Amino acid sequence: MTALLSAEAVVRRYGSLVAVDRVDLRIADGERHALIGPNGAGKTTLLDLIGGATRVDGGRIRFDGRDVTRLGPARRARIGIGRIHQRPAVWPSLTALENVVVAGWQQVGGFRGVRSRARFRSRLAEPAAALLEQVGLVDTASTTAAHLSHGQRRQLEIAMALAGRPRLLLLDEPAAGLSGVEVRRLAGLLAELPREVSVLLVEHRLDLVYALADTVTVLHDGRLVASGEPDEIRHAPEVRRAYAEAVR
Ligand SMILES: Nc1ncnc2c1ncn2[C@@H]1O[C@H](COP(=O)(O)OP(=O)(O)OP(=O)(O)O)[C@@H](O)[C@H]1O
Repeated sequence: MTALLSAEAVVRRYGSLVAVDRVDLRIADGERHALIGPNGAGKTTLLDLIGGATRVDGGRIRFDGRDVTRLGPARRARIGIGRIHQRPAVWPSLTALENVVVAGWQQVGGFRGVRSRARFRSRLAEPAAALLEQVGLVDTASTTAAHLSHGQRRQLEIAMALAGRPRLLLLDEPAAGLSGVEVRRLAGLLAELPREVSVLLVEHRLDLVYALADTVTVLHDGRLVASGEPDEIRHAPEVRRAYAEAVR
């Protein structure tokens, strides 16, 4: 099967440190793929390389049959790579609905796409309201993002990413800083995402990872140490070793 995304032998160095060391990663259409590993393993760096926030020092990245290695993050977002950050990136002074409208703006062709009020409603405002409903924020549509809780901002950021109609959603520690109830809400929301959207999830909460992922890839010191189905990974000795070494 052809992969939606393939990273081939990608490398990223910071001085003498090799943060990502010849890592291969393939994500199929509709797949939920999790990236785990101890602190400093290179997970966020690999996500940045795939999203285009950071350039590779070696290797190649293909998305949907196209070489995107040299494209910047905005171009990659336009062709379908969406991103959720460790700290929710929302406009604090805009309402939840306005945040999603702005996030969907480019996908409908900007000014040309929404010249009349009716078109603004049908192409931007109504889909944005539907996305807020999908992420469980319908009651806070007119609340400014600054007044949302951290968990609600996380939900909002997911709605904003979906407004860009991604084929691949990169999620960087979405459960970080959430309460138990919020983590359960997030897990439900991610489980309900349509399969037209593939997911690459970086997450320390292994319960969330094992509940969602079809495939788990483990990084340690920038290198890929294992990749497979959750059950294989859970019991793989090299994975236990990587975590044990990291806490020493
Ligand atoms: N901009 C940077 N400049 C220098 N070193 C960096 C930079 N970004 C990351 N690193 C280093 O690269 C390595 C990998 O970092 P990265 O953030 O990708 O790890 P991680 O697996 O996401 O860790 P965590 O789970 O703690 O978020 C670390 O040693 C980190 O200090």
